[in-house]
Amino acid sequence: MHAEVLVSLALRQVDKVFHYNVPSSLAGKVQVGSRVLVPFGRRKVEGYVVGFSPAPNPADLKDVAALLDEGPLFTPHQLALARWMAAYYLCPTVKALRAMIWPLLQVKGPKKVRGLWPAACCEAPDFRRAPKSAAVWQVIQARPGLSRKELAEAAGVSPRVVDAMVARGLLRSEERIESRDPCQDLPEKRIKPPVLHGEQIRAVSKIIEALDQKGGRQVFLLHGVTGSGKTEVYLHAIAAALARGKQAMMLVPEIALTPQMIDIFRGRFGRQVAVLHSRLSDGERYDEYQRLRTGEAGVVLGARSAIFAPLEQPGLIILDEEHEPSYKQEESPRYHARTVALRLAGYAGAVVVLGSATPSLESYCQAVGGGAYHLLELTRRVGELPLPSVRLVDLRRELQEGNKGIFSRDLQEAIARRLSRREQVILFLNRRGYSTLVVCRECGLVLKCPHCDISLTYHVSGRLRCHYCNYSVLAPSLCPGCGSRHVAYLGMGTQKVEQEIRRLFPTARVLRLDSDTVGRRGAHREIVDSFREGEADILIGTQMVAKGLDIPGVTLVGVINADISLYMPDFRASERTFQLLTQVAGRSGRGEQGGEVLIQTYSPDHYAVTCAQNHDYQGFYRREMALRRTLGYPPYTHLARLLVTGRMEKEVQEAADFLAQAVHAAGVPVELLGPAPAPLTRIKDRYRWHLVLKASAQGVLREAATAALDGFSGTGRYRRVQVSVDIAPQSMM
Ligand SMILES: Nc1ncnc2c1ncn2[C@@H]1O[C@H](COP(=O)(O)OP(=O)(O)OP(=O)(O)O)[C@@H](O)[C@H]1O
Ligand SMILES: [Zn+2]
Ligand SMILES: [Zn+2]
Repeated sequence: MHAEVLVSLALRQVDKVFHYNVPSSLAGKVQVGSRVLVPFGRRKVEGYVVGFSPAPNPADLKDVAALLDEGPLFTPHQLALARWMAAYYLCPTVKALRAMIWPLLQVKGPKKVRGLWPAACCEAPDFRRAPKSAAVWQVIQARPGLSRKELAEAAGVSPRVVDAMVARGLLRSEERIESRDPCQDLPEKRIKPPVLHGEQIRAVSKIIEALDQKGGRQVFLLHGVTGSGKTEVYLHAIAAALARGKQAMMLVPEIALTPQMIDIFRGRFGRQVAVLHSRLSDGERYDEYQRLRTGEAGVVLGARSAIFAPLEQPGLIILDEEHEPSYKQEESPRYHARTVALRLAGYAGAVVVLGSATPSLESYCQAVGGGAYHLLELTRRVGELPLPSVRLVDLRRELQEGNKGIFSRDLQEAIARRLSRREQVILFLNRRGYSTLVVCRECGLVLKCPHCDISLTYHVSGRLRCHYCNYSVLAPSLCPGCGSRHVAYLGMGTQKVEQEIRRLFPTARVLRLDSDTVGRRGAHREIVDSFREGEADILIGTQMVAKGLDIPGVTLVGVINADISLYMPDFRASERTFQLLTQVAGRSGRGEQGGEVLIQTYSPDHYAVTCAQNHDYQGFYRREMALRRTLGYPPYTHLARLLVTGRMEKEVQEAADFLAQAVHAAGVPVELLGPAPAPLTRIKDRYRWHLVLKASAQGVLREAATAALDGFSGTGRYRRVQVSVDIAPQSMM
């Protein structure tokens, strides 16, 4: 038998298995999942062993040059998943595979430290004359495995006392793997679960029933209004899975993976939880992977890429806020964690729970009208609390009546009332910075990023910043175009809201939560904890305040401008707006005093706004589905997007035209939109054009896209242009 190897060159042309001989020195050590070094052409490259089979012409085979790790790096489920991803998302298999195992590749090996153990003496040594040694002895009995330093510290003695005991043979020293526990600094308080309410019990028991059934995958959509206690349903389901010897995955959007969320999980499951998030160091992530691989941890809590965590026996996969766009990875491999989760559950025969107060249309339509998912509903808030009442404020009227400020009179009054009653307020604006448009009043010049076709945002630091590439420059006092002094700062961000609030309510205590204030590790936790403890009256923020916050003192949520997301050039703009408004409104009235929401908008008649006002998910669903059907958009059709980028606009346009012709030539039933410049026409000095393919079946779409890509790599004409393919795109920008 010969080893089948995928070489780690992320090129479509070499995305197939190559056979290699396993030399006798490596026989038995090279297994499926091994990372090896193999000769390829004139060099040696890394590769992954994916199977064994007899090669067609064994005489020409080369030897595997080296084995790079002790054990295998991926499981059979992961390999199957990578192969499926390659076929589905049209990416090289190794790229998918590396997305799964990269945490294992970052670190050379586990960091080892010397740990100390009590020597196996036949009787307890006599320490009556040596109180220091006695202290050390007592500590090491209780906590074997401590390092020399840790032990000395814990016993309150000099490390030399420990050395002396090692020399006398009372302690023995051995190597152990040092574990970098990312949660070390967090308190691990065990929290007792509350008694479930009726709708929660029904949901949990349905999930448990499915866990107990043998056989294939089952999918639940948990549609629960904000504050209905979905998290508690997840926690009970996970406990049930663990009790049945199964492992569980809990995915949340990165933005919701807050210290508070981690506390809840650690409070319930302790060391059984492995946490994966983007702020971990490589070493910490490696350690969490190891704890999952060895089975020490049975639950993984993480963002999008945690779907690739190495579980032997995934029995339950949960996606909270399943509608969140951040589940889609916007670089290759451009996968959607929900799609991958459904596939993985198919291999593993696992139960999937998709949860949201505002499910995606894609998921909801599978859960109603004979679809493949089971619908579970939580229709009421915990403790019979009512949903908050929502008022719309028409900003057009406000302007007519002479108010040019950020805050309508209604919103100002509502804030003042909360302050006088010592209740709390959340203000939401989905834009950070101070002003989002800097423009010359004389010549009309808009200050843009020199690398992107994006207007620069002014920050209170006095700098202009590009929110796409992070370019920054000192704000000029004169217009760089005409030298005029009349440079206007228009469009507002959270910093301006903060400044205005401080001006209008000088005694209010104000906090701001956006990516500019949470840069430092631990800052997010401090801000939210401080607000929760009542140390501030008003919390201003972007999306970060819209998700998951459960703060009973909040009785008013103000949306500064609902229209920002409504008129984006994207067919999901209404859906996104409805979701955002519903989610942020849901932060109000989670305590005894009830709550209110004020939404400021120039479009008070738009159904995305009125349905959010009326907590009317079904109404929104019907309106939006009718529209999607008419326009032929998902979930009624399938989309793929080919994005063409390069430094020369002409080349980019020509390449896009070439791709369009290749799609036509493929002769399959797809509709082609474009080629056209993408809404973001230039980012980081690269021009961007796109083509959108639409079809009634996923397979046809891939066929057309493959034909176009093959044609493109065949010509060799546009070497400086890059094409990327996005199957089921979430962003059309
Ligand atoms: N059965 C219960 N009894 C008492 N309190 C509960 C119960 N279930 C949940 N809770 C509490 O109710 C609050 C709201 O629950 P949770 O945050 O899970 O709601 P949610 O459905 O996830 O809402 P959202 O979608 O707005 O995030 C939490 O403080 C939670 O601890
Ligand atoms: Zn000017
Ligand atoms: Zn830029």
